[in-house]
Amino acid sequence: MVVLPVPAEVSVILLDVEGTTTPIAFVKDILFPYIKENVKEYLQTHWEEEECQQDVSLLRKQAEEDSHLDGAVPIPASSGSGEDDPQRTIQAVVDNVCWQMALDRKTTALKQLQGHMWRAAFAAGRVKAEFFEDVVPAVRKWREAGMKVYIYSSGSVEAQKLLFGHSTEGDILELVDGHFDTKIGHKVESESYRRIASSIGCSTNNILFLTDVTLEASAAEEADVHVAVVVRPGNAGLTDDEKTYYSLITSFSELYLPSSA
Ligand SMILES: CSCCC(=O)C(=O)COP(=O)(O)O
Ligand SMILES: [Mg+2]
Repeated sequence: MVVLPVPAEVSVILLDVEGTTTPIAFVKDILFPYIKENVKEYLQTHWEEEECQQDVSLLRKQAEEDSHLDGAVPIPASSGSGEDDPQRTIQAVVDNVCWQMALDRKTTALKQLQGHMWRAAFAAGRVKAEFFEDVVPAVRKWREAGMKVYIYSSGSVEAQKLLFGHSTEGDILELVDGHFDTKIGHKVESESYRRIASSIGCSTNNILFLTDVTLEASAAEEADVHVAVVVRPGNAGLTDDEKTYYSLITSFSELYLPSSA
């Protein structure tokens, strides 16, 4: 078996979700279709609620920022007179969400709405999150060895908690010391990793980040974070250069903690 020693200075393991702890297929074939199939009905049912209106405001702000992009879908501003036709705005929000999802955008606005929509599905037991079988045993072992374990995903913190709280392995939220999402910054920007270290109260070189996306690994590395690229069934392929450059693991069990020997 391949073994990747964890540097002695590492005390925090930071985990990506999609493609790292959880199959991409679960996100693409179960979570995302749920949004596309239910977004219109969800907006119609919850339109008058404060949370839904906040989600729409954030999406509208994002749509304004995106207006220069090819194919961008605008969301009309509310006149504030209460005479707007909600069905027209709802359809614009639906079209905007579908456009963003077709591009797999990771905007905070999209991720916030998705998290709120998944809440009902997880709570009703209609969806259970899948984790690769090596994830839970490895995380338990790391924690026993004194490591802290944090999550950093483009999925909102609320969505992350739904996944870890309602998994096929049961409620595994207690295995996580904390969560970060795009509110701390985007995963392809090095500054996000500096902010995460500062929020945890450690140095960036105390962190080992596991992800399937080399652009994220590169940004983390630029901030002096240790990285390993996770190769899982269904993940995007890596170039030969990437395979040579990065430390690769196919299972969390391949990480070797000298302190736990
Ligand atoms: C954790 S919520 C569902 C996944 C999701 O919406 C997403 O964008 C996953 O991105 P990641 O950064 O975990 O690869
Ligand atoms: Mg990922």
